[in-house]
Amino acid sequence: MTVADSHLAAELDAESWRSMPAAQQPDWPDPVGLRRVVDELRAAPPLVFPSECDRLRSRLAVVARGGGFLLQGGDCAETFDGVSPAQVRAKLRTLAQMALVIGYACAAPVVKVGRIAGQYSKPRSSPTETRDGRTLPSYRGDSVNGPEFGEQARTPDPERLLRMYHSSMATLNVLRAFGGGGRSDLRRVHGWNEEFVSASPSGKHYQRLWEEIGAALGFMRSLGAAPETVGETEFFTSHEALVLEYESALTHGGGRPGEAYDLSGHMVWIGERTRRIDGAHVEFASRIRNPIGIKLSAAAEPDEVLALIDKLDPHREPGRLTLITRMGAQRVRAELPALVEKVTAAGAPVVWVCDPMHGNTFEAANGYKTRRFDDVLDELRGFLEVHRALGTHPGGVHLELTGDDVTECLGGGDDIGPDDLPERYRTACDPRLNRSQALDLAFRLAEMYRGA
Ligand SMILES: O=C[C@H](O)[C@H](O)COP(=O)(O)O
Ligand SMILES: C=C(OP(=O)(O)O)C(=O)O
Ligand SMILES: [Mn+2]
Repeated sequence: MTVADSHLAAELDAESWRSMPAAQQPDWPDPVGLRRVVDELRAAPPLVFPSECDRLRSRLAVVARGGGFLLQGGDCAETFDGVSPAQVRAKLRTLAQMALVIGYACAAPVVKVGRIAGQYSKPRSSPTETRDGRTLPSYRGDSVNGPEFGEQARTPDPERLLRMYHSSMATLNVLRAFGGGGRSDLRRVHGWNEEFVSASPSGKHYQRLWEEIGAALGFMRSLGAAPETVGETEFFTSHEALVLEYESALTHGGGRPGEAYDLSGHMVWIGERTRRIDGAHVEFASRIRNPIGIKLSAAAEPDEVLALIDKLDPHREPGRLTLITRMGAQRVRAELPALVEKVTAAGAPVVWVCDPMHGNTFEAANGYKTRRFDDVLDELRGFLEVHRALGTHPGGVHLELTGDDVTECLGGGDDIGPDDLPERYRTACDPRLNRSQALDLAFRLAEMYRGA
């Protein structure tokens, strides 16, 4: 077989999901239009490259072995309107600032992965939404339909998949530029943290830690041994692999013979609502070489998770699988231990990550979907306690956050209350930590790591 033949064979193999039930897919009313778009995407250049996915897998392997930390974060749902250089840079800046603080506290490399450049599709609790007696399809993310409550906006439009591709490409361009050429070197990032420490009400509490980090950076520089202080910052991309027509159109043979990669992003994850062992999403993920995440709620049975591990990581390869638990502050201490014990006993070298957002969502009395900053912190604390007690590595956090000053989550340094939510509630789906809440969380996490 030639190399081209073997790549084609891998691509065909990655189509096996088509014979399985696929949850949460849009009802495309125009199958011919969809076909045309998929063909166009299939012929388009990849957004990322197999070697980059492999590099992320090797970085995550270090985390799986206990020698690093994964910081994964970004919007719940990216929007086409949100693809401005300023907004993208604000997110990356926030991630870089958080990574510096967390990395200092863990004394280990922080792998930075955005929910970015592809996070445009949303699974929903209900396929329809009813307002004033009128029922329409739910908003499923900008990749599928529009958020406005109208017949036309809510009709799935395959042309949107092309916009998703182009928006992801534009975002990646900003990301690659931001990561290179010293734009995010650590001295600069440390300077941005000073703004938070001196200006935010909660920041003042972290003055000492901030000074320590500054001293450490000065020391590193004096040794002349710190390429990251002047050079490149490595950012990776990730999103939920939800709309399978899109993901599979961007899946290509690559790497070694017979291997396929989903080149729409470096890492993809399978959501809580689509992780059925015999479902199309798991089947699709089993045929690609990218690092894979799986979201797990408190309802996840350990045996179910073991079956997912067997299917997605039969060779027990460190860095391949990241288990993202999102159990809720109320349940994490009771439900996580059994899961961690069983997975560990099965010899699976997974990265354990805490998503302290999705198990703590509720509707405020004024109708806004929100989360309490204190619940988010409490779930994180519970996650660390459980892993410490079991001697396993709490490998990372997965957050919904933005670099902007939104009012979507309650509490934090500015003590956002329910009445403040309407002020700047901008999310297209779930409530995100704003910039100051995200930095606050990074400093708190650093304190927790250091046992303060
Ligand atoms: O981001 C996660 C889910 O898509 C979201 O929480 C679902 O929201 P819904 O319950 O409003 O459909
Ligand atoms: C849909 C999401 O999460 P989950 O699958 O955990 O509900 C999400 O991360 O936005
Ligand atoms: Mn979400």
